[in-house]
Amino acid sequence: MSDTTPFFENVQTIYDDDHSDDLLALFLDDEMVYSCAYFERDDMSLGEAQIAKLDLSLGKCDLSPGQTLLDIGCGYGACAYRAAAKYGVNVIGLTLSEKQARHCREKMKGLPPEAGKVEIRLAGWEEFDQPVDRIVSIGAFEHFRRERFAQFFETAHRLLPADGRMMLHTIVAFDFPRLDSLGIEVTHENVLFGKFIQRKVFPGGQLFDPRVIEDFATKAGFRIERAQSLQLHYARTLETWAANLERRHDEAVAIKGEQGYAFFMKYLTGCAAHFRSGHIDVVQFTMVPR
Ligand SMILES: C[S@@+](CC[C@H](N)C(=O)[O-])C[C@H]1O[C@@H](n2cnc3c(N)ncnc32)[C@H](O)[C@@H]1O
Repeated sequence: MSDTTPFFENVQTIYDDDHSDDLLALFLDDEMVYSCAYFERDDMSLGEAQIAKLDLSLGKCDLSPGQTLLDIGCGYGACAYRAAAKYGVNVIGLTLSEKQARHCREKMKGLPPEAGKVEIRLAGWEEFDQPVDRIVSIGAFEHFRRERFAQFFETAHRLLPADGRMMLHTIVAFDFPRLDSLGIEVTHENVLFGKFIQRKVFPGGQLFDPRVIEDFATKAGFRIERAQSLQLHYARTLETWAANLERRHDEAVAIKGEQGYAFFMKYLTGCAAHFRSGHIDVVQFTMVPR
């Protein structure tokens, strides 16, 4: 095995366990978008806010019909579908989850004939090497790991043309000096909760200060055109997910047991609180080759 084999096992633990997608379906929107929504208007439903997030993200990619868009970490396919159906681009979606890949391929059968083509690959960015016009990646970078950041940004830079662009959406955690300057205290509970998320909820996941991400991207030849924080949008997304799950308590218990339900509620409500308190943030970086 090469040392850049994608971390299939970590990701499949999250998405390919028995009934993991059944549980996610209880609290996510109908399109199963598993990342921060964008409540562009206050009265938006979760589903509307997820579509608004997809349009916010795809809008930053400056797409033209016929272009090829690489969606790194395509999840259950909502972004790839929308990009092909609304923006007329051809999409290659990458996921490390077998269930997600199957779900996506089924979903794409519903694309209208005039839409762009969508190809879903059970593969990581580490294995991908063909030119594309644009890259979008939403909520996947958290899985990539720091030892591969240089290679990730170099790969993205190499795949894109000189006038290409990448929209990278990821959760970030501020470093201690930054938290200090923001007047945000770090308690023992905050640290324990971070460990719980990293070890139990998203094994192998890592969060970094935005400056770390910008440094790696810049060194690989990108210019950061814009960095947009969606911090309170993620707090509201997580609170909505928690409320949805609470409403479907009995079904959740039937799937994962009372302990499994409590585990998910701890994760969702705890993360919401950490976005509200400012300990963590979620940022959309729009990057262009220099
Ligand atoms: C939290 S989900 C987000 C999915 C989707 N973008 C969304 O917003 O709903 C993370 C996704 O990243 C993918 N992923 C993680 N590591 C990856 C890698 N090295 N290459 C490609 N995809 C990866 C997972 O398979 C999963 O589809």
